[in-house]
Amino acid sequence: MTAFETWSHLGSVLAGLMFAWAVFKQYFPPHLRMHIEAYAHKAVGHVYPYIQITFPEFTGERLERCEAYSAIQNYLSTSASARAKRLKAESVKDSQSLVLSMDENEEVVDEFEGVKLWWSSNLIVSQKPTFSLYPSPDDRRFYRLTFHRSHRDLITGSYIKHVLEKGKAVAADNRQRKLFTNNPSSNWGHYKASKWSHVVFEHPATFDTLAMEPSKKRQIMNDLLKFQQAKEYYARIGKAWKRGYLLYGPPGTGKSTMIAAMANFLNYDVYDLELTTVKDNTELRKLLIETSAKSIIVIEDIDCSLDLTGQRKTKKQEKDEDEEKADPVKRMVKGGDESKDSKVTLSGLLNFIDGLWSACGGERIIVFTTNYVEKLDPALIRRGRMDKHIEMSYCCYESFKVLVRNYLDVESHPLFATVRRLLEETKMTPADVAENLMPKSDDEDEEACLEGLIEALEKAKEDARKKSEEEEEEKAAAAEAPAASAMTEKEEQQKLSEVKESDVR
Ligand SMILES: Nc1ncnc2c1ncn2[C@@H]1O[C@H](COP(=O)(O)OP(=O)(O)OP(=O)(O)O)[C@@H](O)[C@H]1O
Ligand SMILES: [Mg+2]
Repeated sequence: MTAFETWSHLGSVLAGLMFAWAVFKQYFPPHLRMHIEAYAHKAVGHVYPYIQITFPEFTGERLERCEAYSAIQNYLSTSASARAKRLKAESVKDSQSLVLSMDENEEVVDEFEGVKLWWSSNLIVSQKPTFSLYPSPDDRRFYRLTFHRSHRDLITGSYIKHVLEKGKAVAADNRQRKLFTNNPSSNWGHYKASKWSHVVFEHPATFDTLAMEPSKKRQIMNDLLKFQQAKEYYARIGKAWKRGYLLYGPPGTGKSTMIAAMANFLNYDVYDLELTTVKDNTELRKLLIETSAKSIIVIEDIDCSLDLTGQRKTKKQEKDEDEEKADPVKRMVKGGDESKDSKVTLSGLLNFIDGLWSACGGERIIVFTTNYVEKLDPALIRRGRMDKHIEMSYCCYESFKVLVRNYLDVESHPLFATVRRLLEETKMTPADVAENLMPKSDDEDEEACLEGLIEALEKAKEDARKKSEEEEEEKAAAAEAPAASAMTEKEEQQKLSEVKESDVR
């Protein structure tokens, strides 16, 4: 038996004695009770060289679940539970898989900087009679940490901090991610209504299944990783821990798919912000402040969501609008209450991106998507605000290879050379390539799918050729048109002068 085990037994005996004391102390007069308790504490302190800290599951008057207990449970679910013989599987709220923790009255040893310590999981069963088959809500669970008193500073200083941090990290890894969408503000006032509603985020897209040029993909992944690990860096340079991405490209090139892949890669929640239901800048601010850290805030089709293309308002414009707001006549002249101030403005969005985030915690990524990058105001997309501009483009051969692996599980095929040539000659979005690669019936094999794609590519090439021919013809016709109208003008002038001459005669 080790020294700790001997002491542990002694500890159990002491615990028994204390329990007996708790039951019988009422039979002692109060002053005698105080003396006995003080003396017993001193005696135990002298003899027993170990310190114990308990972490109850519920604390406070309202018996809220203690954060430290959950963190310890998660911490022990990784390292210590591997050594425990009896485990308990629980489904914890917001957790995507079962949490395995050590069962009640189980004990495990942990080690920190060469120091040994002991964790035990305890349950005090309620003495109240219960008629239910379920455990009584009065049962009390707690973890107890025991260590030698010579390590007091190390354990209370660094070890507990380490356990809580690691436990929280495990919870973050294991948490069920969510996709949030904003509720219209007309619903915000309702009882228990929140600004965002959510569903579980289970999009299957990953960077593995995302079709794009491999070097570009690696660059984006490195950028994301660097951002995720740069907490200290951002703190040092005094910048809010956020990063903006602008994804642009034609429809069906994988912008939304990329956002899902980013969220899966970083293990972040996604806030899909629908700007058209946000009335004004104040509402926008309230919504954004309620987003949590470790999240991607997405504004899709930024060019269509609102009129965000205008320049920032000048002071005079702002003053005019304020006056208009105050004066009902001016407002009517301007076109009723449908005036601009009931909308989110570009400057409202920019101000938030620039400033407020610094105050409400970090680790947020904001992604804007658009089909028409050229329509956006340069102020919105300048570097520093949107840190990275990513062009999602038509399908290249490398992208095709990812898609064909995803859809048909094929790495190479003689028809690949034809597909390669056609992809270089014509433009087709990854969405269209994917659609053509999908087997239409059970008896359609990989060769038939590839042939189908080749046919579609040839048709797209032919269509593009016809279209460009038509455009050329239109251009030529437009160039001829002014010449023709110029002729008629000349003729008219001539006629006019002939008429004038005849008048003179
Ligand atoms: N790069 C890609 N990699 C893998 N799949 C893709 C890619 N691009 C498109 N797809 C497929 O096409 C479908 C549509 O793509 P997605 O919605 O991501 O396009 P988008 O660029 O967001 O289009 P839009 O501009 O219309 O929003 C996706 O469900 C996905 O299956
Ligand atoms: Mg999209």
